[in-house]
Amino acid sequence: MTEAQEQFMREAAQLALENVHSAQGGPFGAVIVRDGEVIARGMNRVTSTSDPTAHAEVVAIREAAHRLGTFDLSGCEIYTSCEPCPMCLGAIYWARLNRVYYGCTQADADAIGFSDQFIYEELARPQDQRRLEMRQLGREVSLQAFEAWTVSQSKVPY
Ligand SMILES: Nc1ccnc(=O)[nH]1
Repeated sequence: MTEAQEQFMREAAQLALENVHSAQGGPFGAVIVRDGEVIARGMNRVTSTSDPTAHAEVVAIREAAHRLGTFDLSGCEIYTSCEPCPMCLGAIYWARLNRVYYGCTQADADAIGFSDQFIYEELARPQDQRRLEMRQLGREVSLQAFEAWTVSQSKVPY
């Protein structure tokens, strides 16, 4: 770890701590860095914005993408105070961030009641053995959008 990397992680951890003190959401903070510069910050805002997806990492990704005016964050790295949950990890892949640095682990989060680990365990099970019931229906009608996309001349691929 370089001094700069440690500083970015300290900043993510500080955001997490501040968030607890200001009672704006859960104890999670994240910063997104490009070329050695912080371009976005995020704190968990789930409770204060009534948004179950407002995890620190997602908040930071939205801010970074908005600031850079692109959905493609390749060339950026995220420092997060806790190992990302599956939703955030998915968002990190979709955003094409180059690297993740994390402070606390999934197990640390689990120990204080944040059930990321449970979701990871669910994902590792076959679909029919998960707690969340999923049923397929309406494939034909849903495929119409895929067919339209395939031939679209005006789409923006990503
Ligand atoms: N890693 C995280 C877990 C839960 N909430 C967050 O904002 N971040």
